[in-house]
Amino acid sequence: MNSPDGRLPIRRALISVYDKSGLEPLVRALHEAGVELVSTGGSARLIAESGLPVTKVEELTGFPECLDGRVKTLHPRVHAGILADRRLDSHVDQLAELGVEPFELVISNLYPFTQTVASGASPDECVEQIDIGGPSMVRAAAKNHPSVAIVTSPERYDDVLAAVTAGGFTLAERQQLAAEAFVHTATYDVAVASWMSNVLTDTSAGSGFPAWIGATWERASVLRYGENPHQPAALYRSGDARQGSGLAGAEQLHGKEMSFNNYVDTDAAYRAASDHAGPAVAIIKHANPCGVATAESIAAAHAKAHACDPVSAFGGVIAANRPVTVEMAEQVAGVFTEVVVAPDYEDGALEVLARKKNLRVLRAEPAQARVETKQISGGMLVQHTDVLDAPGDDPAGWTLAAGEAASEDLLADLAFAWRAVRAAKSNAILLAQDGATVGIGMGQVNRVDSCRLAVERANTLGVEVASDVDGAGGAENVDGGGAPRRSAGAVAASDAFFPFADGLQVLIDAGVRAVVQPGGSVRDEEVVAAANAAGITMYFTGTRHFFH
Ligand SMILES: NC(=O)c1ncn([C@@H]2O[C@H](COP(=O)(O)O)[C@@H](O)[C@H]2O)c1NC=O
Repeated sequence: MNSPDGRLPIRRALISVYDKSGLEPLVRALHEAGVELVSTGGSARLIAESGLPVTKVEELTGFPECLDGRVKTLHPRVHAGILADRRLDSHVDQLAELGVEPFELVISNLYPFTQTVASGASPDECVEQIDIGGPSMVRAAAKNHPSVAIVTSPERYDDVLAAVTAGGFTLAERQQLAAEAFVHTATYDVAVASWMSNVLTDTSAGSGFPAWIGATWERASVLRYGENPHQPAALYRSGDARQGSGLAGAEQLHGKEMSFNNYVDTDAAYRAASDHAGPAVAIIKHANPCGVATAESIAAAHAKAHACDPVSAFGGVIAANRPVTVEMAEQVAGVFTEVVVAPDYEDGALEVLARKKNLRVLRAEPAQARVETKQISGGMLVQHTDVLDAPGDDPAGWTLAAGEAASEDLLADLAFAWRAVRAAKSNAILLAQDGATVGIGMGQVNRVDSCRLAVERANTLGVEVASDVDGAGGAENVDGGGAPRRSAGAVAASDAFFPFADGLQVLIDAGVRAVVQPGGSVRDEEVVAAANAAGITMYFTGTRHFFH
């Protein structure tokens, strides 16, 4: 019955779809091609109303659809017609004995369970939308792909028509359709199982973490390579994410293809910029910030962020939490940059950025998952995503641990530094002035080295910010060599407590005038004493923001 490429002529189709889009032209064309149509309740009605002959499933089974549609196609006359392996004479003979006609094509898609849950429907309503007969048919047809083609998406209807004309789907095409069908039912079952174990019942035994986690991922693109050129890589998008949400759903407006490292850095950059309420820009290299700033305008924020460390900003990834203006675009265009990401681009800004042939320009909607995972060998760690909403993330919740209470301006700088420090990999020490980072020490295996690094970077890398940039502090302390000595008068934030006074002492010696840190070390007393001895202000937040 099969041609050399496995084509199997389509003579009889079973149609049972919830999503009826595109169905009418499809069934009309199938009928015109001589295909017999067998169908369930609503689908059969649509076919009949289109003036086409259709056999209702209940006529086939001799059994009425019943229990509010819970039983329609769950019948041996349907399933034998789907599951008979036509390569086996014994199956063909049995069908003949039983008087069952086989199907060469099954078209089915399932009840909208996910959409029903999302609508806030009651548990009973959600349960009613768990399709039983549909997945049974889909799985049966997919299993029996040597003899049946299974179609689960209206996007495939054109292919169906092409196949009918060509004498049926080839075996390779039926295999591909079968794989799609199992993805369709697997995705569906993950949604049902997740809802059952998280919402309908609590399998977490009070831990907040369900006994089982299911997830589905769809390949969005194959990347040129991974972290290094010898590592093949691809980007997958969360199967349940809204289209366009988050970085994986970003729209690329210009530039070269995104690389693996571009994605990693852009994710870090967008997170860092999104941590601030006012206009903010973060510049990232190797997933660490080399400048973060807030200002009255996004262009000013960019200028201040860039001034933190122009050396490292070369080849960086820039994220803005506001639409990019022409002014900011002109600034960016003057510096070699890998990626710019923002929620939008004002008129003319994109054109300015597009002058740079290779610069990747993304429009993305920030989206933070409620939980985050980290793969380890043989498993994964799951945690609630670190967000900046603890009482200790608001200066109103801080405790004055040493020195005088900060003035309004100083407190604002400390608050900025506290929000910015979690963008740097631990151990992180961040120096800031006037809403901009001036020195960042990150990723060191002890805190005292992070302090040294922050100070050294503050005093060797910076440039003066043009005086027309609003709110920028300029450089009051300039070494003979020309680099502003920006540690003097800066504030500092530490992502976790100082285990000893030594790190703090490095900051004190560099002229830092106020510090914010979680507190909670067994040697807090020593650390507080050092702050008091130096006459600097120190606040405890009681909250830590490690970032690894
Ligand atoms: N119960 C059954 O035997 C059954 N058979 C097919 N369905 C589903 O019924 C829907 C189509 O129904 P209708 O043609 O009546 O609009 C499809 O989503 C199909 O997956 C069923 N419904 C639920 O399980």
